[in-house]
Order: sequence, then structure tokens, then C-alpha cells
Amino acid sequence: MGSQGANLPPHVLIFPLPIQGHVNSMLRLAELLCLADLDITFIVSEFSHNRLLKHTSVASRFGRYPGFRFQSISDGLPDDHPRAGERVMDIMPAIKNVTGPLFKQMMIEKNCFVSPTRRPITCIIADGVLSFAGDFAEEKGIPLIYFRTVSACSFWACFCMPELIEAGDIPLKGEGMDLFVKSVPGMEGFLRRRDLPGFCRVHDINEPKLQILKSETRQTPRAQAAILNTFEDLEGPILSQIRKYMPRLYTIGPSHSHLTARLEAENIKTSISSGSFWEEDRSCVAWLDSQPPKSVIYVSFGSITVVTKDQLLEFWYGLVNSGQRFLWVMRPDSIMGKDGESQIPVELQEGTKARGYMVGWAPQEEVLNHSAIGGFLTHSGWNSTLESIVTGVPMICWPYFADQMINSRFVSEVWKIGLDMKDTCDRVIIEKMVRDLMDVRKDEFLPRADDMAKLARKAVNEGGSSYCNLDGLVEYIKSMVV
Ligand SMILES: O=c1ccn([C@@H]2O[C@H](COP(=O)(O)OP(=O)(O)O[C@H]3O[C@H](CO)[C@@H](O)[C@H](O)[C@H]3O)[C@@H](O)[C@H]2O)c(=O)[nH]1
Ligand SMILES: C[C@H]1CC[C@@H]2C(C(=O)O)=CO[C@@H](O)[C@@H]21
Repeated sequence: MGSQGANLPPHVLIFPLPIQGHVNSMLRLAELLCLADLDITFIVSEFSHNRLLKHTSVASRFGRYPGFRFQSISDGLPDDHPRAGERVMDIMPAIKNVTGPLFKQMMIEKNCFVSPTRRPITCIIADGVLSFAGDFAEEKGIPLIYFRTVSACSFWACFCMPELIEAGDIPLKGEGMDLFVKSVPGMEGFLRRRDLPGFCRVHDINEPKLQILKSETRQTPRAQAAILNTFEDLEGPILSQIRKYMPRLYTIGPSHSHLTARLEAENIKTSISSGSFWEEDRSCVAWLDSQPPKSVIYVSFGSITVVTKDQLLEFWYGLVNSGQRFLWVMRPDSIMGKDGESQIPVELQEGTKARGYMVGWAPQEEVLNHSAIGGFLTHSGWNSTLESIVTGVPMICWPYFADQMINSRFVSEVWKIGLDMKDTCDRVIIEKMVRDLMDVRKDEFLPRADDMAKLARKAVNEGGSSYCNLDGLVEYIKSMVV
């Protein structure tokens, strides 16, 4: 590198698993690093890139950072693959077998993205489930940091999978689901088998989803450092366990409010940018404007959940019969086996007209921030959980798969900011839980949710744990440049 090159900033390659929740949080990390004047190459699948360009302002959002570049790559799945429901797990072998070799070839052909104005990649920040990126980094001697986009509690339970297998807690055969699990240190006494990450719900330990998550998670410590989208006051005891294996662990979350705080501090005026793969229907904000404070329960199951028609009806009756107002996000691809318009019972049509509003995709952060929202019926995806925590909105959790199973247990039993409805889908239970959250027990949940929201905001503002950790991460990335 010539004398001018020596002044160039570090060049970080960021590589998320290309699904909504992961791309969202890695884009926020990318923007936080852009604000620290680092050069970024962001690897995104062609499928996700097209969605982002179509439905978001990502081009103008990152246009203000001259050091930021997108680089697209195939995710190994055909264009018409649903990338939702059970079939989302197809992305794991596809990305390893197809994207992995393409990535290696791209890095070699492009000389690690060197240019007259950019250093070759000085550090790779890869999604914690992309071990092939770690293999490449190790082979080429490039410093490696893993960013696992789920909760610390889910990461830690996955890390303990070998011990869980040894103890006979997995494979979960549908029996003894309420037995407490003893081999996840720090979670004794409240974690039941049914709360383990959904990947443990297999009949045979050789099933690929268990084996993939076990090996991807256990290889994390080979990275020089790890990043988690959480904060110390939320998951401190679990973070202490993880640090026994990975002492250089940066918690920088909640990343969405961290980004807002840093942009405000820099006086950069911007609207919330969600990185959505679907068109946001903003009409729901106008509807919320006309509702009383804390009167509406927001219902959304994220970007992957698929429900059967029977489950849909149970939710619908439960919501209508609760007598509460509701705003419901129903993604166009979220109903299993939808075949034309089926007849919607008249009482549901009337109940919805009177107190409900439905959209295909909402500006979720803005919705949760709205004064009319009093509760969130969620699938417990980690981004949704954090967005709810930051806004002090109590939750009813209906986890669908993966980390959601354990996140929901933490919401109800550890943080006590909501109710866990896992493994049931019954209109009577839904009606009761909605009434409890929004009315009967609201004075129990709201103050605790409010306290946690204050801690979250403290973490991401100047002097807070996530704020200081991000500064530490930037310094560490700078120190890696040779
Ligand atoms: O109408 C909507 C619904 C959702 N969102 C956003 O979409 C994201 C959804 O993320 P998340 O809640 O994490 O759910 P998933 O999309 O299901 O995310 C996947 O990725 C997460 C992070 O790794 C995991 O925690 C989840 O279990 C996994 O399903 C959030 O930022 C929401 O704000 C919207 O903007 N509008
Ligand atoms: C499709 C799933 C495979 C791994 C990811 C994950 C994780 O623990 O990192 C949880 O659920 C999904 O987001 C991903």
C-alpha cells in the first residue's frame, strides 16, 4: 500500500444470511459503521437486493455514505422458492453449497474488493450461521467477526446443544415437554424442553436442521470476536456464560434504536428505514391516529411465519371476541393453502369492520411507537421482540420456530413483560390473553415494560453499554488493519 493508501479507512465486508430479519439488523450495523467512517461492502442475495430496491429507500439511505457498496450474489434458491414457512430452512444447505463457492470465487476474482480508493477487505463480519465465510477468512488470514442476529439466550441454548443431546433432552420427541432442562447453564429452573430453540424439535439427532445449527453455533469461538444485537441489562447473566467461551463479545443493541440515537446525535434527519422486503401500507398509521391511547393490539408474525386456515380462524375469533381494537398484518404469502376467497363468517367481518384494521405489511417500528398501541401479539422474532421492548409494549407470544421458542419464555418468565401462548392456538385462550394483556393485567405488565424500555434507551445513548461497545468494536476493527 502506497503512502496515500495508508490513510484509507478499514474496509469491512458484511455478509448476512439473506432473510428479512437478518438483513435488517446487519444493514443497521452497516449504517452504524458507515457513521464511524469505515468502508463497507455489503453482500446481499439477488433476491433480497431486488426486494430492498423495490420496497425501500435503501438506495438513498446509503447514498449518503460514499464508503458503502452493495454486492449481490445468488442465495442458491430458485426465484419462485417461497423462502417462508417450513421451507425457509432450505436456505441453509443452498447457501453453503451454492453461495459458498460463489463467494470464494468472487473474493478471489475481485481481489477482496480492492480499488484505488479502497483497501482490500480488512475484516469480515459474517452472520454467525455462515461458517463458509469463516473458512474463507481463516484460509486467507482475514480477521473474522461473527454477528449472530438472534437473542443471546437462543445463541447460548444452541451452543449447549451437544450437552443437551448428552443429557437426553434432545431430540424432543413430543414427550416430557414440560420437564426442566438442566444443561443450559444460567437457565436452570425456568427453561423447559418446549422452550428450547425450534431446531431441537426433531425425532432423530441426525436431522439436518439440528446438526446444521449445532455445528454452525459451536464454531463461533474461532472468530476473533462476536457481536450480538442485545444489551447488557436485558441478558447480562447469559452474556456472562457466553463470555467464558468468547470473551471479546460486543453487545450493540437494540440496533434499531442505537442507529436512531447515533443519527440524531449527528443531526442527520431521516425517517425510520425498515429494510422491508414488502411494500409498507401506511394507511394503518392514519387509522391508528383515530384510536384512543393504548387501545389497540398490534398483530404481526414477521416475515417467515405461515398459518393454516384453521389457525387463522382461531386468531380471528379470539381477537374479535376479546372486544379489543386490533391492527393485524397479514402478509400475502402467510396463509397456507389459500385457494381463492373462502367465505369469512359474518360475525368476523362485522367485528373487524367495527374494531379492526388489516394490512399486508406495516411500518412496524412506527406502529409500535404509536400512542394508540397497547400490546403486541407477536411470533417473537428477535427484531420484533426488541422493537416492542424499546417502545415499552407488552407482548403475547405465539412462537412459530427457531429462536422464537426461547425468546417467548424469556418475555414471560424472565422479563415478565408478557404472556407465552406457545404450542396452543385456541380462540378461547387467545380471547382471554388479549383481554388480560390489554385490560385485566395491564397494570402488571406496563410498568415492567416501561422500565425495560428505559434500560434499552439508556444502553444506546452516550455512555450506555451498547454505545460504548460499538465504539470499542470500531476501535478493534481499526486495530486489525496492518
Ligand atoms: O408488517 C411488518 C412486519 C414486520 N416488519 C419488520 O420485519 C422485521 C421482522 O423481524 P423479526 O421479528 O426478527 O422476524 P422474522 O422476519 O421472522 O426474522 C427471522 O430472523 C430473526 C433474526 O435473526 C429471528 O429472530 C426470527 O426468528 C427469524 O424468523 C422487524 O424488523 C419488523 O419491524 C415490518 O417492518 N412490517
Ligand atoms: C432460517 C434460520 C436458520 C438460522 C437462523 C436462526 C439463528 O439462530 O441464527 C434463527 O432463525 C432464523 O432466523 C434462521
